[in-house]
Amino acid sequence: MTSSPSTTFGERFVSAVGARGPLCAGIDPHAALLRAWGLDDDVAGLERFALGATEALAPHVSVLKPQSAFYERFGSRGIAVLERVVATAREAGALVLLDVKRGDIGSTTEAYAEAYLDPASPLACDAITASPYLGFGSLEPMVESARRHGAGLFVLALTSNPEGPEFQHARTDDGALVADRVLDHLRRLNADAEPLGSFGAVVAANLADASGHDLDIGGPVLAPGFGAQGGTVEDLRRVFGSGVAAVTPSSSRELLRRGPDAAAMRDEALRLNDELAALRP
Ligand SMILES: O=c1ccn([C@@H]2O[C@H](COP(=O)(O)O)[C@@H](O)[C@H]2O)c(=O)[nH]1
Repeated sequence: MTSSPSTTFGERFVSAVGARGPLCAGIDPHAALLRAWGLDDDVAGLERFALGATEALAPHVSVLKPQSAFYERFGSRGIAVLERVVATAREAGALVLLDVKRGDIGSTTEAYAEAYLDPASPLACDAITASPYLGFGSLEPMVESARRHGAGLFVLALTSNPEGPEFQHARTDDGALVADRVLDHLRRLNADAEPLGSFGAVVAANLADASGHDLDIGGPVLAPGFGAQGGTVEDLRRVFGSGVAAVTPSSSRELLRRGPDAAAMRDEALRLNDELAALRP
């Protein structure tokens, strides 16, 4: 028999953002950034980069978001570095949201849930990103696992890339936009959760037009597209309005290019959190 978790992801998210501010620091070891830091694009370079950035940023941000792809490209040794990033960030008090965008038929989704949300797994995180492309219901094993383990799930709704609207603005059989249907499912999952549910949406900070979307899902919102992709603090105000209190805007390249100077990365994260504080009621 498993015991219930002592806190939900939604509760931990609210308290972490309250203590440290809303910024989510992305740890994306791009080959070009490794070179800019004077490192080789190999596993040793990956390790220096990813752990250097994590040690500099994790003690100061509420959420740290490693992008799995940049670790996976080095095979099992890259995943070993990712495991260390996750452990280091959690020890420093940051919530770890692994950007891994998983989603498959239910029976396989169950294995993904075990891999990333079960605390017994070497890669267990506080939350992951998930893709609803196989139908929102196919994510049920992740939803169930998140509930059981006090973890979180962030489902792609309105993404920051220009190709997103082709599918996300398509209509379902009842005439709703696909993205709005995803938001409706999340709202249902978060119903009655206080102060915030654990089922989040991914909604771009640089969304061209937010009108017509109900972005209040009663859960957290990850807002990529802030920084290197052009999204600004003003865009966050425009897109999320008074709902911005539930939003964690994420920045990867814009922060990481300040490295390898740890103080420069830390100071930029603190400066952004100060700027973001002005948005909150
Ligand atoms: O809609 C989305 C969903 C996820 N991402 C991810 O966020 C970061 C963005 O990196 P920047 O360097 O801050 O642009 C990256 O890991 C993406 O995979 C996104 O950009 N948009």
